[in-house]
Amino acid sequence: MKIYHHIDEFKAVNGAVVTIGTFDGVHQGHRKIISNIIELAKASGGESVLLTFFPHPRMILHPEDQSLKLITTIAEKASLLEEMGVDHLIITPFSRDFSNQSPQEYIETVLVKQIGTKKIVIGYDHRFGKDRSGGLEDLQRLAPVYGFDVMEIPEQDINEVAVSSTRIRTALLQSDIATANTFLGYPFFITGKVIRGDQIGRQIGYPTANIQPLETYKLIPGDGIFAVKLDIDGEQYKGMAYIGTRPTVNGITRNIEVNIFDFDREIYNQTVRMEFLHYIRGDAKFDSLDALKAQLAQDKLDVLSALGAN
Ligand SMILES: Cc1cc2nc3c(=O)[nH]c(=O)nc-3n(C[C@H](O)[C@H](O)[C@H](O)COP(=O)(O)O)c2cc1C
Ligand SMILES: Nc1ncnc2c1ncn2[C@@H]1O[C@H](COP(=O)(O)OP(=O)(O)O)[C@@H](O)[C@H]1O
Repeated sequence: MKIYHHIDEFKAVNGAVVTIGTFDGVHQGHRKIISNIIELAKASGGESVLLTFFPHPRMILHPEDQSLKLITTIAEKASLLEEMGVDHLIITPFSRDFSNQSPQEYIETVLVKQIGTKKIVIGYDHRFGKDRSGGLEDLQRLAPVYGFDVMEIPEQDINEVAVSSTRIRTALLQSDIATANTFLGYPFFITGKVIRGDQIGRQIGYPTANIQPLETYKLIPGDGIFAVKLDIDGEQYKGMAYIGTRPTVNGITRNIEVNIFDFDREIYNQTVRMEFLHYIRGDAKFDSLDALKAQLAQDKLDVLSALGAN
């Protein structure tokens, strides 16, 4: 998959089959639309093109506002789209120039000249151009003029997609990994860097790698203990993860930590990918580190049994 960080870097391709959207999470609903452009492109000997916008205007206008949280970072989204087999990913910022184009200008310059669109797969309610004044009707009107086809995704399908994005975020915030993973169609994951903690973990026999997500806008699940799988340097490990403020040790910060099974290596500053498979229990305050240690032994058994043989 080729990635372009601005629409201006893209050179029109032959038989472009295009879709446009945010696709946060690249979940089951998104996958239906995206598989459509991939299959249509294959069938017509063309190439699939996905146009997405990043950064979100709110991130540029209000960088201090940390309330916008996304299921996937832009890099995670790119890796999921690549796995699906998308040919071209255009990530373009919501600049003023871009959003000030009239619907006709946008269709002519962006879709036709810059992308070379032959077919566009688009939601019934997709809006574009200055003040969001353009829509499906403009695409349909100009399709014969510029020689492209429009395939509309009906309201019912769009509603399913919108509902599941919101439902995934809500489920994750409630530590409900099972629901989130069902909607996503793959296990939710965090890509993060291992940072130093208070070094208490190894004192109680359970070293925990503290994971710092690579982006501040990444949505972090609600508190609890989770069965996870990790990718460290291309190798797979199982582990038990903790998200919470560590009431037992009077922690202040909210940490993401993981004790990795059958592992004994210093991995500070390394980037790891951690997949969430099951929710095990809620956070708790223990009277002593010994009591916490006893619980950790039980957690390990519960995690191994939840992960089963695989
Ligand atoms: C599987 C797992 C479960 C945990 N459960 C709790 C808990 O219920 N309550 C709590 O206060 N801390 C819990 N912790 C966090 C420990 O308090 C934390 O790992 C310890 O303070 C070590 O911190 P450090 O990495 O900063 O040294 C848990 C950690 C793991 C890995
Ligand atoms: N099995 C393991 N699980 C997690 N981290 C491990 C493991 N073995 C070694 N480590 C290393 O030890 C560190 C965690 O030890 P810990 O005493 O909890 O320190 P810290 O408080 O800095 O996280 C990890 O960041 C990692 O580099």
